Amino acid sequence: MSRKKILVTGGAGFIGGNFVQYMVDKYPQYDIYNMDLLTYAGDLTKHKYIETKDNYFFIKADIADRETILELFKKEQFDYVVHFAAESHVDRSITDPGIFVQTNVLGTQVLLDSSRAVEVTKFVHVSTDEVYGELDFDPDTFFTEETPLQPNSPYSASKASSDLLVRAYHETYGLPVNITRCSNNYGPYHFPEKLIPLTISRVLNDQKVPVYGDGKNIRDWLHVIDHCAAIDLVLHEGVNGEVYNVGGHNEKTNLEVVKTIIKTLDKSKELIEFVKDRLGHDKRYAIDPTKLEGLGWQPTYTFETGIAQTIQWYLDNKEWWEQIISGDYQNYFEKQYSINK
Ligand SMILES: Cc1cn([C@H]2C[C@H](O)[C@@H](COP(=O)(O)OP(=O)(O)O[C@H]3O[C@H](C)C(=O)[C@H](O)[C@H]3O)O2)c(=O)[nH]c1=O
Repeated sequence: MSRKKILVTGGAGFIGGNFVQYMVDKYPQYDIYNMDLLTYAGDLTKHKYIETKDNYFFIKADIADRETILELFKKEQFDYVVHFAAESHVDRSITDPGIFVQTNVLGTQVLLDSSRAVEVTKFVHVSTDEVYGELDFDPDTFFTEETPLQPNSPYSASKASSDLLVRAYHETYGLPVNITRCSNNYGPYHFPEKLIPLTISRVLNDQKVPVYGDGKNIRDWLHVIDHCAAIDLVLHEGVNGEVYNVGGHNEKTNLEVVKTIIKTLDKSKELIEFVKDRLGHDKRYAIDPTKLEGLGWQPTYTFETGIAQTIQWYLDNKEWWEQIISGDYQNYFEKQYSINK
C-alpha cells in the first residue's frame, strides 16, 4: 500500500506548526506536506528538528493562487488535507479586513476545488469558536455545534464564510469534510501579537501590558497540543459532514490571565495598563466539547499546568521570540498601541 500523503496548510504558523510536528513524530508511515506562504506569522526555524526527517516536506505557496494550488494537487495527489492557513489576528482584521477575505475565504475555496479535483479522502477545516459570536457572562451558557453563526469581527466573518463554503462543498458535491471550531489556543511558538505570548514577552522585558477595556472579557483557553490531538482524532474518526467544537473548559478573564503570568514571573502588577477597548470586543467565549468527547477526546492540560509549561517554554526559547519582536513586529505593536491608547 502506498504511503498516505497529508497536506497541512499553514504549517509554519502557531497551531499548524505544532500540528505538523505532532504528525511527523506520531505517524512515520504518513508523508506530511507543510504548505505555507511564510507571511509575517510564518516561520520555519521552529521545524529545524523535523526538517531532517524523511516524512516531512515543505512547499511555499499561496492558497489563494488557484493555478499553482490546483497544479500542485494534481501532481501530488494528496489523500488528506488539514487546513489551518488563515489570517488569524482580530485586531489586524479591524484595521485591514481585505486580506482576511482574500486568504480565509478565497483561499479556502481554492483548496476545496482542488480537493474535489483529486477526490481527497478527507478535508478537515480548522475554524474557530468566534464564528458563533459572543456569549454573555452567564457561566452556564456554552457554544454547541448547533449555535447559530453570528460572527462579529471581520476575522470571524471571514472564518464563518469559509465554514459555510466547506459545508456547501459537502452538501453539493459530497466532499468528505469536517469542520473543527476551537477556543483560544496557547502554548509553544505562539506569535507574540496574541494576549498570552504578548504578556509573557513584555513582562519578561519589564514593559507595560495593554489590557483592553476593563479586562473582564472571558476566553476559554485550550493548550495547542490538546488541540492537535483533537484534530488528529477528527481526521481519523470524524463523521463526514460533521462539525466538532474543541474547548478546554478553562474560562478565564483576560485580567486573570495577565495576573497569573505576572505572578508566575514574580513581577509587579504595575505593568498592567488598561487601554481603550477593542472595537466590537466579544464578551465571552466558552465551548461545550461533549460531541468531541464522544469520539474519545479529553484535554490533558488544565490552564494551570498549561500556562506553567508555556511560560517555561518562553523562558527556555528566548531566542525564538526575541528575533520576532525585534523585527517588523515592533512597528505593528507601536501602531496597535497608539490605536488603543
Ligand atoms: C492582543 C491583546 C488582546 N487583549 C484581549 C482581547 C481578547 O479578549 C483577549 C485575547 O485576545 P487575542 O487577540 O489573543 O485572541 P482573540 O481575539 O480572543 O482570538 C484568538 O482566539 C480565537 C479563538 C481565534 O480564532 C483567533 O484566531 C485568535 O487570535 O485578550 C488584550 O486585552 N490586550 C492585548 O494586547
